[in-house]
Amino acid sequence: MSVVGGNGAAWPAPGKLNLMLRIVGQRPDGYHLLQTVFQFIDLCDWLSFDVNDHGAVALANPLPGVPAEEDLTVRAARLLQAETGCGKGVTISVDKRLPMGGGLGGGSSDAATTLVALNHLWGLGLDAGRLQALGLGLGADVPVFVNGVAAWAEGVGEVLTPMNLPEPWFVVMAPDCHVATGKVFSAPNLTRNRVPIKIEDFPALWQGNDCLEIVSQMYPPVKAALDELGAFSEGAKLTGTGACVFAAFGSESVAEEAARALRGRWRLWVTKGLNRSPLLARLSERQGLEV
Ligand SMILES: C[C@@](CO)(OP(=O)(O)O)[C@H](O)COP(=O)(O)OP(=O)(O)OC[C@H]1O[C@@H](n2ccc(N)nc2=O)[C@H](O)[C@@H]1O
Ligand SMILES: Nc1ncnc2c1ncn2[C@@H]1O[C@H](COP(=O)(O)OP(=O)(O)O)[C@@H](O)[C@H]1O
Repeated sequence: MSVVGGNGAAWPAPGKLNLMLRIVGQRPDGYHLLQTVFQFIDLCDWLSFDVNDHGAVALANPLPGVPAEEDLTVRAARLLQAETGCGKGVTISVDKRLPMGGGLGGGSSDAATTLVALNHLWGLGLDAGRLQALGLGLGADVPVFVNGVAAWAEGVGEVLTPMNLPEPWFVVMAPDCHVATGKVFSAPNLTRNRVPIKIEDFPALWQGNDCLEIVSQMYPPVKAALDELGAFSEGAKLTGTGACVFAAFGSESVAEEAARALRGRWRLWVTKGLNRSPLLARLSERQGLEV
């Protein structure tokens, strides 16, 4: 069975940028405690959901190198079934636009969009807080994508305070390498004991990323991307643990100008910063259509 909002009605899963990232400690289980600022970008994966009544969860087009059982969308759908006893199933298709393992959070965002969309399409009625708590079990970045609002984040990224940030145009570049998040967080010389700062200290007091030095040393293409983009903007930054780097520009045309000079040698996008995830608008639109 296909429901309204099934085939042909895609749901966005936007990327995110970490506008700063500070490591302020470690939990007993080894996970690092962060302070970070998340903003969404208008570069999105697009997900479609074809609901069925027999409970099977499947992928229409599995991602290369990711076994279906490990795909975060499949895991999110199964988690919802296990939590609620829902007997419905779904075939999920993902139009993948976000580079994988690039620090743009595509996997987490796909998981969040799956939680939000299936909660609606399966008629589960879970509230946003419950969905965020479920999402945290899939990845530290999932809650902010479920919440859908640019945020100051603490803990491992799950304690969220909404932020109203400028929404500049960004050039985002994906160096040709895959950064392993676990490898960065286990580097012996990573700074992991910064004094916590306050939300109002961003951006004046600190807008760095504590992973940048290690990642630049370990991955020369990231260093090269930072240097090249840095020539067009004062502050080229690393998002999360990378590999993507980004810089903010005052207008689309100035961002495009920088992009033109870099395109050809680098995989890159010109994309707008967003304080509100397009997922929220999609959900409201669906809810409006079905009342
Ligand atoms: C650093 C951030 C910032 O947004 O983003 P990305 O660069 O991955 O997008 C995230 O917190 C990434 O969180 P998450 O998505 O859960 O990371 P994973 O890839 O699952 O982490 C791989 C491994 O890194 C270590 N890890 C991860 C997050 C964290 N706060 N402390 C850690 O020590 C853990 O050993 C974990 O098993
Ligand atoms: N739907 C998915 N999209 C992307 N990656 C996924 C997905 N499901 C599982 N993964 C796994 O998660 C890893 C991290 O993905 P991604 O979120 O794109 O990177 P990052 O956390 O660096 O932003 C991928 O390398 C892949 O193995």
